[in-house]
Amino acid sequence: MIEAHELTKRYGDKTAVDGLGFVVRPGTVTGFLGPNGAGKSTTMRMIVGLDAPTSGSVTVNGKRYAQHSAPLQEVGALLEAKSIHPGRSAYHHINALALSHGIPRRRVEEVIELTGLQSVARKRAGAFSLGMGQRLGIAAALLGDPATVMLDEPVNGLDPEGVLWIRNLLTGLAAEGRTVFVSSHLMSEMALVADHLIVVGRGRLLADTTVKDLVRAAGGDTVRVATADPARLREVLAGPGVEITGEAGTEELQVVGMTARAIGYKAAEHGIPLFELSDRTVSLEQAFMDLTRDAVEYHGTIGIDTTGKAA
Ligand SMILES: Nc1ncnc2c1ncn2[C@@H]1O[C@H](COP(=O)(O)OP(=O)(O)OP(=O)(O)O)[C@@H](O)[C@H]1O
Repeated sequence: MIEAHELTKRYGDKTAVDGLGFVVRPGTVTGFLGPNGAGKSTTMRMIVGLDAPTSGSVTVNGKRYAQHSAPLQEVGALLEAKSIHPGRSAYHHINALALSHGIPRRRVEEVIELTGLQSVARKRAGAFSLGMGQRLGIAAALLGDPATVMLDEPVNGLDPEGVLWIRNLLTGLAAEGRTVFVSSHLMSEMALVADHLIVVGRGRLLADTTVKDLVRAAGGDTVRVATADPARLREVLAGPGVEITGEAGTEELQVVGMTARAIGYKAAEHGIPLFELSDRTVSLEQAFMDLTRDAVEYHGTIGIDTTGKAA
């Protein structure tokens, strides 16, 4: 479990993290999302004590990282900046970490196998591809068999097989009851792997929600329906929890609170012909862009609207 309370980090007059409060719970994968420069890496560095908060606090399993007597066994982290000696082999690197943290040698073999590095374990880490480097970082993170696993952009540089491997690894770690906190810019990947999301923008909390609720809030459960008699259709669909909108003079209505199937049945029951009946699907990417539009620090020169088209 990770708990942040009023967590703030300033670098000079730049506030990278601004009063963040959230809880990352065990047994699920929690995605950490935000535009570039939103403060994700800074937050993750503070979680593992690589940066000190200017104010506020963050704890892992109830204690600050530095207060744990065996921190590697509490939280395993893969952060962006890697500090692997390029001349060392993967095996040597993991083994040195294990030796300095009192972790048995058999665990070294285990994590090398778990991360699929057996065939390259004796090669120089400096010659590793980006994907192999990521696997090595993950092997180091899992070495202490930690209850909390935190990975910053783990799919970065991985090929499709590697992406699938990470997906299964993360869901597997969560199924074992671990706390899994993972940042990524790949929304489609997050939609597949994360149950819960913490979204930040300009260092502040924008959302602490489930993937489902975020998509729903962006209009993901709206059904579009077209008919020659929208006024009558409105009447027959009206009911508790049903919200119907539509511009005057058009044949189209947007319905929230009823499935397309239920609308179809209701219209048929009342003999109202429909021309169109479709779920409006909103991707996590669109929902994310809606949510963070005002918090994006670095805009490109071509605007992107939420349908993904250049504006
Ligand atoms: N050591 C530092 N000194 C000064 N400013 C910093 C430092 N580290 C981060 N920042 C600034 O703090 C802000 C948050 O940066 P951070 O790297 O935490 O964001 P991020 O969400 O991880 O971004 P990205 O998605 O691009 O990795 C940025 O504006 C960044 O320039």
